[in-house]
Amino acid sequence: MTLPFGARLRHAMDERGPLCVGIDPHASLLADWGLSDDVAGVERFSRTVVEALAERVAVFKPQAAFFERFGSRGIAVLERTVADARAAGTLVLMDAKRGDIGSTMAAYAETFLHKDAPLFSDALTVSPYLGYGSLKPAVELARESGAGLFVLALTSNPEGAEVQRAVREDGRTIGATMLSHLAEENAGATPMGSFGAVVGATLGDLSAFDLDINGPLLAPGIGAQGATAADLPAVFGAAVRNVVPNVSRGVLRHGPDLAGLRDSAARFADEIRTAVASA
Ligand SMILES: O=C(O)c1cc(=O)[nH]c(=O)n1[C@@H]1O[C@H](COP(=O)(O)O)[C@@H](O)[C@H]1O
Repeated sequence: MTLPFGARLRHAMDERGPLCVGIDPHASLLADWGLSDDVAGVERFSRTVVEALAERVAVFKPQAAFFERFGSRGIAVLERTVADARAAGTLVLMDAKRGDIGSTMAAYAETFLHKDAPLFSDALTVSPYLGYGSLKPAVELARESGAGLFVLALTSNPEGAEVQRAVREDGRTIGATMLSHLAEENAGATPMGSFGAVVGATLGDLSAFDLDINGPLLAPGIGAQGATAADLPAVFGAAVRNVVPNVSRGVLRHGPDLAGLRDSAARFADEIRTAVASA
């Protein structure tokens, strides 16, 4: 019986530190690495990241769009990337940001969260902006498969505020409402629940929000988007111990050299460890 995602993630964070490295084969990074902007380039790029960092980081987050742009052959590379990373013992958070009416959401859930699906991943990013309840099929299948979800709550981009900070009739913001749905989902789970929130590291003081959801907080925005590991305690307060900081370009720009990628990930991991310990 597979342990629930929250328990597996906590174990990985304790063993390896919480850093999540993105696998984001941007065309510009492929060029910087001397690779072609085609499916072969994406495959070499992804294999290199997995070879350099599997067994060192807790989580990989492949960004599906960079694979999907090459159609079925790109998706085949994504399947192999997920399989290679999981075989090496690294958790895979598929960043596909799915969200749709419930009946269609069920098909997205089958795609990424059904044990037998070719793209089965340990967790999936989802968008709740068709209403949190529309995610129910994904929540149910994740529970059945021992997988997790990361729900977009307060995203790292400045445009997110117009939706996420909008105030409802009951006085709560939309972002706070998503966090409270997740707290309900994770109630009673130990060591933590499997239903995480995405909360940008770029957002400054979030003390107005209750981040105590008994689940992981994926924090993108460190590196290329300007946030640093040292910002984490001020942004997340006491919840910093549940933060899974994501770095994509900040690490990836040090490839294709394996040692370059490893040194960069180790530097971010050290900075994160120091920041969390100081909180
Ligand atoms: O869900 C995400 O991963 C995500 C949410 C968010 O609010 N902001 C955000 O940047 N991301 C993703 O996190 C990664 C950040 O990449 P870098 O800016 O290169 O570190 C990209 O794959 C984004 O799609």
